[in-house]
Amino acid sequence: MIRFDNVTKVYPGTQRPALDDVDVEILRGEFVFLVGASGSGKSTFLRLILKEEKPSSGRIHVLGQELDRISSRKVPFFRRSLGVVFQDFRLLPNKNVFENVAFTLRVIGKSRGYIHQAVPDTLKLVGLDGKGKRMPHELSGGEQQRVAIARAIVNKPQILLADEPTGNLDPVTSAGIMTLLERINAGGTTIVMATHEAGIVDQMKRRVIELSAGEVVRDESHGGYAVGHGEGDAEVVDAGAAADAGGEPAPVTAANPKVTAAVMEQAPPLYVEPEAQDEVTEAAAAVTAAATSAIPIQAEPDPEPDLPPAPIIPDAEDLVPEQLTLAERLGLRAPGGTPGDDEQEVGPTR
Ligand SMILES: Nc1ncnc2c1ncn2[C@@H]1O[C@H](COP(=O)(O)OP(=O)(O)OP(=O)(O)O)[C@@H](O)[C@H]1O
Repeated sequence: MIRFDNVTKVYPGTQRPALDDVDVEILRGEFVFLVGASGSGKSTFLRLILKEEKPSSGRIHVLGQELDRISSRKVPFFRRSLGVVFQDFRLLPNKNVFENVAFTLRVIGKSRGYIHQAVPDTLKLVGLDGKGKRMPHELSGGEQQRVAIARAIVNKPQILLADEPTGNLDPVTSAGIMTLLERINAGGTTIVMATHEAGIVDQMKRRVIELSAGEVVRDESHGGYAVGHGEGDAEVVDAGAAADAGGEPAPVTAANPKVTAAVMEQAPPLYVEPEAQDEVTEAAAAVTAAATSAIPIQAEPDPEPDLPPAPIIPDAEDLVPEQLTLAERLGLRAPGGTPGDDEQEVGPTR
């Protein structure tokens, strides 16, 4: 699903690699925590998967495609299979909750009918049923992050990338957000999440990939935030890696261990299961489907015309991420727009 083959990334103007010879494979359906000290390369790892950055050497495969072979023109299509959630939510401040979530679908030209079905369904899943008309500034931080998650998953991506999604949230809300991410993962979405939250990682015991100075120093299937906090013995991939990179391998420590095990255990789920279908309803639906299958259905013209195709900019790959608009970072438009194209990116409004 995601494979890094000997990937090294050295940013222009720097000496030390942000990622150094990383060899990792992430399988479909996995929930992976990326941990490591600040500057160890976690965000770079995520940016490479998104094709926001190019590796200096090595190869990256995502969803069966080698990223180097995807042209700039096709990057937006590729990114439609990926959802992204950021620490600072990045909602559009002048649009209500419904429109923030619909944004993804409108940019890729989905019909009004589709949007009016998919957005409420997704808002319901993230526990925001009935809050579609609220503006971002009328929501708590946790609610804003749930809108951002709804926006990331409304297009049913196969992979969800989350860069410190609980970084701006209080402990209880952070734990609740994790219940939502677990639920999304249980639905089959592969999740890769960079975090400094020791409590979350220790409690969930999912796969942990630890980076130190750009190298993978630990890859544990049911790991904790630090060595020895998971189930069983940690597979320490390369304990001397950081030392080779120029310093002693400092064991990763929690920068802000705010989410305790008790908070994780007591966290109310921040999602709502779709209503279960009973057998009678399903049987009735099958009868209706069989009865109507012979009736030719006239395709209705889409009430909303398709949006114009994304602009194609030949050297857009060379743009740095900071210059990308929100739609571009979410992979909805080809790079090359101006920052005002989709209103501005914003951080938390509270
Ligand atoms: N655009 C850039 N240009 C130059 N150097 C960069 C750039 N982005 C990141 N770096 C450097 O690459 C290294 C890895 O950074 P990265 O942001 O991937 O770390 P991180 O583990 O995500 O850190 P944090 O936990 O603080 O978010 C750091 O030394 C950082 O200074």
